[in-house]
This record gives sequence, C-alpha cells and structure tokens, in this order.
Amino acid sequence: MSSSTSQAVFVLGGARSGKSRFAESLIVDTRLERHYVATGRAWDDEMRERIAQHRADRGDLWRTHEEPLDLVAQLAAVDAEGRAILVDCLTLWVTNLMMAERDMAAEFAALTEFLPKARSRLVLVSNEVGLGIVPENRMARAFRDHAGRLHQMVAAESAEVYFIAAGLPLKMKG
Ligand SMILES: Nc1nc2c(ncn2[C@@H]2O[C@H](COP(=O)(O)OP(=O)(O)OP(=O)(O)O)[C@@H](O)[C@H]2O)c(=O)[nH]1
Repeated sequence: MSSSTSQAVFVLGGARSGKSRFAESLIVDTRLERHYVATGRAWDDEMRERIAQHRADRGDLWRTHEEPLDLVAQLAAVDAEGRAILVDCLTLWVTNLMMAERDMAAEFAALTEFLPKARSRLVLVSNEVGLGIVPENRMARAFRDHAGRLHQMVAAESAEVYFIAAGLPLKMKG
C-alpha cells in the first residue's frame, strides 16, 4: 500500500454511532457543492422510511446518487473540482458486491486507486464490524474479513481517519 497523497477522509464507527452525521458535517464545512453517494438499498418499508428521513434531514443543498455496486464508476462520474462527496457506506457496498459475486480484490483496488486521483473532497463512511466474537456463519465471517481488508486499504490511502463511538470522533490519522 502506498503512502497517502489523497485528501480523502475515512470515517469508521459502529451502528448508530453518529458516523453519518459527523461525516455530513465534514462535507458541509468544506463549503463545496454537496454530493451524497448511497450504496444502501431500500429493501423494506422500514428502510424506505429511514432513507426518506435521511434525505429530508440532508435538505435541498445535497444531490443524491444511489449506486449499490459500481461505486468507483459513480464516483468518477460525480468527481469534479469544487465538489465534496460523501460515500455512505462501504460495508453496504461490500455486502452488495458479495451478493453479486464480484471480484472483491479488484473492486477494492479500483477504489483505493481512485482516491489519490479524485479532484473532489471525498469522505467515506463505513461500519466497524470486526470487534465482536467470530460469527458462526461462514458468509458473515467472509464479510467481516472483506470489510476489515477494505478498511485497512482505505485508511492507508486516506489523509485523515476517524473512529466514531457514542457520537464522539476519535482522530486516528492526519
Ligand atoms: N439508497 C439510499 N440510501 C440512503 C440515502 N440516505 C441514506 N441512505 C442509507 O442510510 C444508511 C445510514 O443510515 P442509518 O442506517 O440510519 O445509520 P447508521 O449508519 O446505522 O447510523 P450512524 O452511525 O448514526 O450514521 C447509509 O448506509 C445509506 O446508504 C438515500 O438517499 N438513498
């Protein structure tokens, strides 16, 4: 892994840790044009309501792009000088890639190769899923391993890395 020349910020935390809110505030602070790339899918009514609430909370100053699989192509399409892009979140992307049986190593490499080339300010959010006991289920173990590998790669290519717990950011890099 190369040393970072990107301006990317990586925000990692548990479920309901406040990571999305913190990441959104970083984007707002840039005063650049705000873009939101969602990798999540509305698979039931509860998620549909949650997404509608997130959109309402973000407000009209954000442009939303929904891309569950081809994240790097989506980022390349939105990337431009004067823009800030929030990616929420990498763990859902990992899930979607696994379900679609994509080449994980190639997808992860494409994302980390993109980060130093980006002209926009990028903030990437992900769930830390590696802190609990080893899951019994094989698929869950594979998911945890993929997420852990991706997190190390993204952290290595990011200028700043934060860990969020109980709504509080802990700066780990930068
Ligand atoms: N498809 C879609 N998904 C969205 C949109 N806005 C938010 N999301 C998804 O909502 C998820 C985050 O919401 P929550 O599940 O409520 O938050 P959380 O990650 O558990 O909690 P925090 O750590 O507090 O952010 C992200 O993974 C997004 O992918 C949107 O406009 N479209």
